[in-house]
Order: sequence, then structure tokens, then C-alpha cells
Amino acid sequence: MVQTRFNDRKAFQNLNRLSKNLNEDKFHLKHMIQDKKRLENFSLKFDGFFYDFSKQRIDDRVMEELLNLARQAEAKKKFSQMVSGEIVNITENRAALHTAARGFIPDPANLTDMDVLSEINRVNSQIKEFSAKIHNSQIRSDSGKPFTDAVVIGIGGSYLGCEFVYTALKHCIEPKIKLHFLSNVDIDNFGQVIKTINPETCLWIVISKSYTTTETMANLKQVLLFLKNNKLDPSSHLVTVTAKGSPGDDPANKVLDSFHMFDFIGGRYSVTSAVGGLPLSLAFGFDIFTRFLKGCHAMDLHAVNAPEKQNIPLISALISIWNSNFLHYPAQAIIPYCSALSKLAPHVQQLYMESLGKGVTFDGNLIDYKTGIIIFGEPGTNAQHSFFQLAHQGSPFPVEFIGVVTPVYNKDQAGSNGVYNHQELWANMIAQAKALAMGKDDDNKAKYFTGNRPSSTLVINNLTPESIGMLLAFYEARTVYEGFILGINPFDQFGVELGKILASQIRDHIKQKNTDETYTFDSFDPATKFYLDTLFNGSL
Ligand SMILES: O=P(O)(O)OC[C@H]1O[C@](O)(CO)[C@@H](O)[C@@H]1O
Repeated sequence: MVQTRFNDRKAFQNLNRLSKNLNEDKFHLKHMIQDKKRLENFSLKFDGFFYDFSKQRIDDRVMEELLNLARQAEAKKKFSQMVSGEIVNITENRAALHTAARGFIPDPANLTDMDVLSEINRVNSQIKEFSAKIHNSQIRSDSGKPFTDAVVIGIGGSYLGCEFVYTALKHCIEPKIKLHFLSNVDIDNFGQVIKTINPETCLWIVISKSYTTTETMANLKQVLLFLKNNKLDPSSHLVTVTAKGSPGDDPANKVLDSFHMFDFIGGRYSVTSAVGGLPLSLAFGFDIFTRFLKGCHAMDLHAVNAPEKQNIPLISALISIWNSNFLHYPAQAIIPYCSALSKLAPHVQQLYMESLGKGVTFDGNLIDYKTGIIIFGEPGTNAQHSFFQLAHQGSPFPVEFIGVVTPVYNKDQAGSNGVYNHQELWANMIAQAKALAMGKDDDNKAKYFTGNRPSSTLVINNLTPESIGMLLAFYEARTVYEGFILGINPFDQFGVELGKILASQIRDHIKQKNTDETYTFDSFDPATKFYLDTLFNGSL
């Protein structure tokens, strides 16, 4: 069925018109945020999750048209189809059932050709049993020692989400098994990791859906050599998380165990499958992983059931579309005022940009409007001392501030200024959003701030497995909603393929040179030849 293009929708035309009026002074944020009802009218709260979009450049009319845009795109209907297991990833002819990993399928009877929930439950039981055996030392290393550390070998969706959740949770829960991450093919990544572990008490978790990803396979090779050099048997030290039937699915028991991931859950949406489930259960216990899933599930239910007007992921997707397509901001920063969330932005970078950085519509037509924008971020206040100069006086971009009401560390003391560190942190977060919105007049133009720079603020009460789950599922749902409204497929990633193909061609030539010193790179363009010659010369 041919769909109406995003920019042919009536609401799109109306929003375009409304965006032109915004230059009038009365729409400057410094005036709009004075309205006593503004926060109440432009914020939403759900289950300890607060989303304030009162400092976005919107008013009631813009909001109403944005909601119309979502309705005209049937965003909620598409979201329901997704959680029900319909084929929403049409270019790859697959469902996108990451929500099922947290036990959420509204009507499992409709899933005829795959037993999604029983497969998920089977793998979760396997994870529960395996992690308990590691914790109670029923499973020990080759030399009979209890495991103390685990290295996750994986890249992209098989790494980033897990690192985000682990980094967040280790602030509030002492890990039983310490996790380390080996993602980059850079040999120095491997070199650093092996410095931090004891080979005799370390478990290696290879995570790769395809089990063909070059970086992961190259690192696996290094690990196997490392185990051999340390006289350790991979069948006692290595586990795999991979698709059923992949080269890493191990019926021959060459490794300690294999856990399945499924093609109905895409890599960047896979933290709640065995991809995150195994390492996080090893680190904190299966019960903590379950609590994390419950947080995701709560947000999933909200994303499906809340009406458009109260739906936090949907509203934030609309705000993002407003900022990119109508106000023409090219990027968005994610700034958590919380060190524990330091790996959130790298995770959302992949989730968002791999999902929404698309050039064709659902039905295969080239696109002439903005799809995904650039996402980047750093924790505050650090970000204030690096790139916030540009945020305040350079090219504007919307910012998403994230605050956590109660810190984990409960011995914070007031300094000589009578303020606790955590209060100082919040003072800065509040001030930055205000400064961006208000701006400041000054006769000295070097000290003049235009203001009218939009931001949202997201607040959670504290760092718990449940709240981290909600945060993760919020970003997933928002990404998917944005994709559905933009009329693109948020589940494929053909854009990563071309570089891989070219790398493989270059690799073939490197291989030839490794076996034949006289081999030349003359068949390449001059720059490629220059870089390869430099690599082989060992110096510029
Ligand atoms: O799990 P695999 O198959 O190793 O893939 C890793 C990652 O690589 C990508 O294909 C991108 O290159 C991601 O989508 C995926 O999460």
C-alpha cells in the first residue's frame, strides 16, 4: 500500500506555517517560560519518570498539530502492530519484538510462526541457572578457581547497551563479577583489557548475532591465543551469545555454553535479550536483571497504552521531529547530570542514528526531508566546561538534560558555601536550561546571548534497575515512534554495509602483501595506496 509521504501530510503543511511565525518576539522562550501554567501544560509524569518540555519552542497550536502528525501517520497503531509481532521491519521481512524480551506480547495467540515467549523464557532460564552456578562456584575456571571477571567481546548493538546498563548499575550495586568490554579491533583495546584481568579467573563472553562481525572475530582469535598461551581450555572459559545455527552456536561443546539471540530482536534493541541478560546477570544476579526488565516493561506499557497527549516517548519523538524538520536544528545533545549515566549517550547514538539515519521511506522512495539528526552527549557539569560555549553562543542545538533526584552516595557533605555537591550539580543543570532559554542582553556583543535555545529536562527519582530500565525503554520507544512518524524503517541498517565491503577488499590486498613482500598497492587510488604503504613502512 502506498503511504502518504511525511511531508505531504496536512499537519506537516500546518506546522511549516506555524514555524514561520516563531520569529516574533512574543515566542521567544524568555517570555514563554514566564507563563505560570507553562510547566504544568508542557510536562508529563509517569511512574517516577518526569519529562519537561516547557523550554521547547512550542505553543498549544504547535503541540496540537504535532499530535495530528502522529495521528495522520497512525503512529500508535504501528507501535501496537510492532509489539504484536507484525512484520514491521519490512526490508528484512522481520518482526521487531524487543518488547517481548520483557514479557510483553498483547496477544501471543496471533504469533503463528514462532514461539517467541517460550524461546525467550527458555534462554532466560538458562541464563538464570548459569549465572547462579558461576556465583555459587559450581562452575569454576579451568584451574578450579571461582570466576571473578568477565570480558564482553562484541561491538555495536552487541555491546553499547550492555555497557550503558552495567555502568549505570555498578554505581548502586556492587558487581559479583566485574565486567570489561572488548569491542574495538584496535589491538590496544585487547592489550588494555588483558592488563586488568587474571586469565585464570576470567570468563570471556562472545556476543555476536551473526558471529561473522570482523572486529568480534578478530578479537576472539586474540582471546583463543591468549587462553592457549595461558594453558587454559576455551571450553571452561568461553561462552557465546549468538543466533541459533550461527557459527558460534556450539553444539559440539567447544565452549562452556551458548545462549541464543533471535532475529526478531535487532542488535541495537537487544539489551534486554541474552545480549544484556547474560553479562548483567553475571555481574549483578538474575534477580537484578529481572528488575531491570520490569522497568522496561512499565515503559513499554505506557508507550503502547497512554493516549497521544500523555505519551512521553511519543511526545518526545514529536518534539524531536519539530526541532529537526521545522526549526532545522541539526543535532541534539543528551546531558545527564549523573556520572552513572555516562554511557547513555553512546548507546543512544547508535540506537537513534542507526535507526533513523535513513534515505528512503518505508515504501522505498528517496527522501527529501530530515530523518535522524546527530546525537551526542557527555555528563554535566563536565559538558559545560567543554562544548557548552557553542551551545550558548554558537550554532544552536536542542539539549536534553537528565537529572536524578537522589544520588547513590549518601554521605554528601555541605562545603563552606553551605551547599552539598549534589545540590551544586542540580543548580547547574537548572541554570543551564534557563540560560539557554533566557539568553542575556549586553552592550558588549561578545557577552551577548541570543537565548531562545530549546531544551527538555528528564528526571528520575534514583538509580535503580527499574529506573534504568524505564530510561532505556523510553529511548527505544521514542526512536521507534520517530521512525514511524517519519515514514521510515527504524529496524534495518544497510548504511553500515558499504564500508564493510570496502574494508574487506582492502583486507584481501593486505593479506597478499603479508605473504608476498613484492606485492604493490598500485591498483588503488593514490590516497588508499599512500595509507597502505605507510602502514607497511611502519612510519610516515
Ligand atoms: O551482533 P553482530 O552480528 O556481531 O553485529 C554487531 C553490530 O554490527 C551492526 O551490524 C552494525 O555494523 C549492528 O547493527 C550490530 O548490532
